[in-house]
Amino acid sequence: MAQRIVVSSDHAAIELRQAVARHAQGLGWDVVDIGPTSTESTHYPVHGKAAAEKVASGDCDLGIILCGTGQGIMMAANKVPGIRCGVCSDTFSARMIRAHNDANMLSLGARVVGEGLALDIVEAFLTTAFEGGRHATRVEMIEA
Ligand SMILES: O=C(CO)[C@H](O)[C@H](O)COP(=O)(O)O
Repeated sequence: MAQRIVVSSDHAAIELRQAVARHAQGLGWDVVDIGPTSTESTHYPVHGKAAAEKVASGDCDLGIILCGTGQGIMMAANKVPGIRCGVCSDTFSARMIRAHNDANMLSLGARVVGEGLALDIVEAFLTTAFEGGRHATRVEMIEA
């Protein structure tokens, strides 16, 4: 069965979110896009929390969230227990937040990265596994 990913954003990242959703689908993921669909101004904490709850509940395996910088929506998502979300503007960090931090959410800034780089970041995030070992001890410390 394909793994499920939730995507969400605020108004600043609607188009990039849709491109991210298509890219994840192309990589074989079931994508749950919880919007919003309108470019009307909205509040990123609402969308970060909603996506994070889908991951924390186990309904989705991973999540990708976006706002203008990726920072505010990441802060909101990380308030939900069990969520480890990092903002990435490069592919190395996207690989490392999976390999070393077992991040279950990625945040992107639509006003920071262009679509080509954003999709490479998404691919790095979705195709890298957690390495465990010494990193598992540290992730357990975060959770504690
Ligand atoms: O990046 C963000 C939060 O970190 C938001 O997308 C940004 O603050 C929205 O700004 P505006 O209301 O001016 O479009």
